[in-house]
Amino acid sequence: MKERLRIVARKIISKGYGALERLTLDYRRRDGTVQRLERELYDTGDGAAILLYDPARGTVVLVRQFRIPAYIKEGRESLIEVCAGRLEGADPQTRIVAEAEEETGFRVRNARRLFEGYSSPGGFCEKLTYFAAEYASTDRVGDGGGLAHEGEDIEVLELPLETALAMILSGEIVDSKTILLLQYARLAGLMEEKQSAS
Ligand SMILES: Nc1nc2c(ncn2[C@@H]2O[C@H](COP(=O)(O)OP(=O)(O)O[C@H]3O[C@H](CO)[C@@H](O)[C@H](O)[C@@H]3O)[C@@H](O)[C@H]2O)c(=O)[nH]1
Ligand SMILES: [Mg+2]
Repeated sequence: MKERLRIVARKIISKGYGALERLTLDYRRRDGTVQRLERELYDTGDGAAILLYDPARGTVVLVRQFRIPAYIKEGRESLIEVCAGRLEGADPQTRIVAEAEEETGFRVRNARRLFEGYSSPGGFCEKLTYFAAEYASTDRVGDGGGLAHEGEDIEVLELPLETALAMILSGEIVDSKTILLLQYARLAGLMEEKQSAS
């Protein structure tokens, strides 16, 4: 076998909100031997996430909502996250601006694309595009909260970045995309932009 990977069979074993597929593949190992593998793949589409931050006040906007895996696994009644959503066919920039207003009530003017990342590449297809945007309290045009008819019931939180970072260490924030963006904010010095520019 010359190629690294040959798909032998693909079978959709469940199709609902997402699609669960079982693949049979021949994989050429680095030593040249070919190994037959079975792999499952869950696809719910790609998504986008955004950190809203206010350098003037040192705050970030986060959302709190019910997430079934965290409830089933640990009894957590809610997770604290950055605003995020599934693309549903739209481009990441357009979708995240709409999502930010739906979930947080803040109108986003300049969403900066930062990078992309696979959420959990062992078996999940999802790739997220990450964004950051400055906001000010005057950018609030609604209450947010998400779409009730989709079952969303989202509480909007505004916290100092320092408090949010401490909540990672205390275990109150356990969502990976949120940890990643909060740490990015610290590493990139997002809160220092205004002060050093003036
Ligand atoms: N019918 C149905 N609806 C669902 C299901 N799972 C979620 N939903 C509803 O669909 C909504 C989709 O809302 P979005 O804001 O578009 O997505 P999200 O759930 O916030 O997802 C974001 O965060 C996820 C967790 O990190 C990411 O996986 C996802 O890509 C995205 O970034 C959810 O809030 C929920 O109400 C399901 O299995 N069935
Ligand atoms: Mg969402």
